[in-house]
Amino acid sequence: MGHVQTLEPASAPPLLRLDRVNKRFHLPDGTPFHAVRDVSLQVRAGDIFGLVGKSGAGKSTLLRTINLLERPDSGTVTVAGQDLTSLDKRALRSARQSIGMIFQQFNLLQNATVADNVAFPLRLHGGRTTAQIAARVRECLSIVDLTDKAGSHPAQLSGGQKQRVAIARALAPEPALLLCDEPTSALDAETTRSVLDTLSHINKTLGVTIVIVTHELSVVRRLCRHVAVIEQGAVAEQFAVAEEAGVLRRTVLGRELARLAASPEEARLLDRLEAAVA
Ligand SMILES: Nc1ncnc2c1ncn2[C@@H]1O[C@H](COP(=O)(O)OP(=O)(O)OP(=O)(O)O)[C@@H](O)[C@H]1O
Repeated sequence: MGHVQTLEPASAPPLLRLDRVNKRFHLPDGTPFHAVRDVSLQVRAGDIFGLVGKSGAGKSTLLRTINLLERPDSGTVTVAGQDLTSLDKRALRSARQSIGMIFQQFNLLQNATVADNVAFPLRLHGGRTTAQIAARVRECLSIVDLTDKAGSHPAQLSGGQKQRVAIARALAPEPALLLCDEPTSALDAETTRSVLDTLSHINKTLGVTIVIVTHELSVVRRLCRHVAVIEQGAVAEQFAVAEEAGVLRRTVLGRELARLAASPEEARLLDRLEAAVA
């Protein structure tokens, strides 16, 4: 058995399921633009699932349909067995607590402390006492290793620290699913590694399922277990990547070396992914 597998049907129901999702925009001149085309995907609980593709392929739009930041024109989005597209506003607000999101530009509140940034979603949704909120904030800052920065403001932090605050904020309501939109694109290589290690840590220790949009092959190599290639708004191909010895990790040794060592199917996967993000 090689390291590249086709996606086998899941035995348990998937945590996330997209069925024939479509999204069109209207360009300024009124022309319709089909940004997400008939996308069906399943992501299992505990997975780290990458959406890769070229700029403008529709990755971010697709990611944003998952929490209905972009409401699909048609199709369904099911998270933990609940069809989000069928919910009214109030029920959707509540369902969204189980879906966290982080962004390329962090989107922190500049005038609030790190602790207040992390507390923000908890205060917004209500239902917790001040003491419970403070305890959860401490817990989340400890998970991302920023306990000592609780009283700092975002401007006093490095890019990697800002993204880890954003991760703590996304984790605060205890989501089952974390959506990541190019979370390391604004970071240098070393900081990227620390943010990816944090994401890997919360996946392993808390079981949080991750869907991550990226155009960086290094992110796929380091983090993802499944990958979908998005082209012109549609899923062109999906891959499963085997564990530690997987083909993507092996390419860290260098592309040519990996290609020589690779089986034909591994080489094909490398070609596809490199072409997809180039
Ligand atoms: N609100 C909008 N109105 C009109 N067109 C939009 C809107 N949002 C996105 N688009 C278009 O949809 C297409 C897909 O955009 P999207 O941001 O999803 O792509 P992407 O693959 O994430 O690209 P990138 O990596 O550059 O962010 C682009 O052509 C974009 O211009």
